[in-house]
Amino acid sequence: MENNLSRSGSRSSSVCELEKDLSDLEIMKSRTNRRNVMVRSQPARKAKRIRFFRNGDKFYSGVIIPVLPERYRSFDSLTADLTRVLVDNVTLPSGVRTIYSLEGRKIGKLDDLEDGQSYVCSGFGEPFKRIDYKASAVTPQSFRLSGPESLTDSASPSPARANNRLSRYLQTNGSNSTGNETPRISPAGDNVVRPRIVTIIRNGVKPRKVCRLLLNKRNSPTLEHALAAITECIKLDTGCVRKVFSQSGSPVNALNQFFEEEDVFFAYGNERVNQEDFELEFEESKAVLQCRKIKYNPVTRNARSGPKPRMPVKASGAARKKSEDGAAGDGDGNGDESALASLLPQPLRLKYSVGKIIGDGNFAVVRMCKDKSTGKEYALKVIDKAKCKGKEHYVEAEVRVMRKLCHPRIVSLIEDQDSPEWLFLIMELVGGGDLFDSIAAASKFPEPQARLLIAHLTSAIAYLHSLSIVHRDIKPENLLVDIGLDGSIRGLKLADFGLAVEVWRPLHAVCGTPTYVAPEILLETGYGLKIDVWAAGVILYILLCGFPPFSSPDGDQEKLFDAILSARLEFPAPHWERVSAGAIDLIANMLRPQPVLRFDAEDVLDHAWMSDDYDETCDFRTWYDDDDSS
Ligand SMILES: Nc1ncnc2c1ncn2[C@@H]1O[C@H](COP(=O)(O)OP(=O)(O)OP(=O)(O)O)[C@@H](O)[C@H]1O
Repeated sequence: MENNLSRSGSRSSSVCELEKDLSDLEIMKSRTNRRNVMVRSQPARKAKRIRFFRNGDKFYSGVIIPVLPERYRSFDSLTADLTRVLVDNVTLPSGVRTIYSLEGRKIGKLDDLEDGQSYVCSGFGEPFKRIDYKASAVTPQSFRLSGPESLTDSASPSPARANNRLSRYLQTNGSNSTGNETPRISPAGDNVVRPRIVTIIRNGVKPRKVCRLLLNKRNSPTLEHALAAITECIKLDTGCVRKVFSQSGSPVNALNQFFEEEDVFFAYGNERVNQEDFELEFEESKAVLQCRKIKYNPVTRNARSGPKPRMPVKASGAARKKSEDGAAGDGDGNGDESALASLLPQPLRLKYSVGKIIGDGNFAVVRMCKDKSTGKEYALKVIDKAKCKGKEHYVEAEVRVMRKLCHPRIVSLIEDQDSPEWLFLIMELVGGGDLFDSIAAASKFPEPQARLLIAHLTSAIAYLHSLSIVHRDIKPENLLVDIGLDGSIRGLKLADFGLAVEVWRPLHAVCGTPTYVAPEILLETGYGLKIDVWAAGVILYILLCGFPPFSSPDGDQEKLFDAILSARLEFPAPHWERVSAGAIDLIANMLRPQPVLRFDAEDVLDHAWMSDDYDETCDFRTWYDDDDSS
């Protein structure tokens, strides 16, 4: 047994050989010690890389999907996944019902699929159509922009074409090229640069990071600048971006190549370029498609018919109603402070005088209070323990989390005390009400104002996430605003940590507020920190147009959840006509359905639109002109 172990560890065996060694080992172990077998981890199995075509579609170059038993436990789960990816690209109304080999043999189980082979997906009741599917896989991409298929083609590159170009590159540069040779710098011709969003795939382990980047005259006056912008966008582990290839395999050595037909690029540091790099994995294809969908779908002027969606209704102050017969608050927001003061634990009663109600939620009433010795005002949150029955752990977590936090964009906890019935939190007072009311008053915000608010919110989220804390209830009602003397919003602070927890492993509790809930929470597949970025993306969308990205016309929650899960992000005219491409790009990256591809808080802060000198007036018009022509 030891021999087996050292053998497989010391030689450079293929994955198959290693698997065999390990399965031999497993059998031997299972004979001697069942418990050991239970705890031994499974050997990593290699994915079968399979290309799937659409039955009878000679223009669709197919999609490559890595098929792993861990990913697909049944044949049906594979067809369901294929349906999801294919319906975006080809006409397939009934979804994938049957899979055939290229010769027309029906495939009935996952084991029948062979690594490196191609198969054909057909819909309900469709007979197999015998055409030269592989010819479509090597069709040059020049027909790309002619219709919906264009999405497909760019998501699944033409490997043959890429390989030819790449071979030429490798012959010229040597296959062991370190890539240190920086591409020739060509100055921008006067008309070369126009605002354009490109998709950048960062070289690395698949599935690779897929980013979108807005190139314009500001960040890309020369090829050198464009490479610097790409470096900044993708954060290459190995330093600067030194080589960029288009999806068809052409090395990018002139600035104009970023502004021509192709808009998907692969970025490298000093690493070697391999032909397989130009094949996209399933997740990567989906991400690229998502980028394109966002680019092409949303910004048509008449994208959505019907009435403008409305903002959700603010959660009613349940606590306020309770206050009519309790001491925590009262119906008109004033009075009965003395009744509450008598409930305060003595140390608080001696130190603070209690004032009027300034807010309420489902579990608490919040009042003004004043430090008697300094005259400084604070917010006193009175949590009704009776309302938290069965959820005491949330209340404990709220206090525990708040005690840890110290950030200028997070409401700070000054002190806390509890009694058998109530929990009292003395907090920093933020005097301008909450963002929900500001949105209701303003309807929507100019971009610089939205940028400031999102910068404050995201820096609070980035701080929380650096401590592995997820807030889980980011929404306008929980963002308290600072109002200047002229009535303008000067900034915001994140409040209400009632659902916040530390994340050490994927969370599964379904919680939050429907309009802001991320798809992975609804899918119940486990979620983490990125749900806060999703919620912030929803808020940014609302700030810029006055209504949420996902809603249900009749207020039906199931339909709202369906809309969130469908991930169809739209930026309908006329509401989005005058919003910059950069803002749209940022929202699209914050609202990516796949958490792994979604921006994290730091990515948001690093986005070009977030910079103070971002000029939103320079790019929105061209963006629309682009889209109209496509
Ligand atoms: N520090 C503060 N300064 C000023 N106003 C505050 C402060 N904290 C809370 N508020 C106001 O009180 C309201 C309710 O507070 P909070 O959201 O913390 O209560 P909750 O019962 O925990 O809410 P939820 O129902 O969302 O759980 C807020 O929407 C806000 O208007």
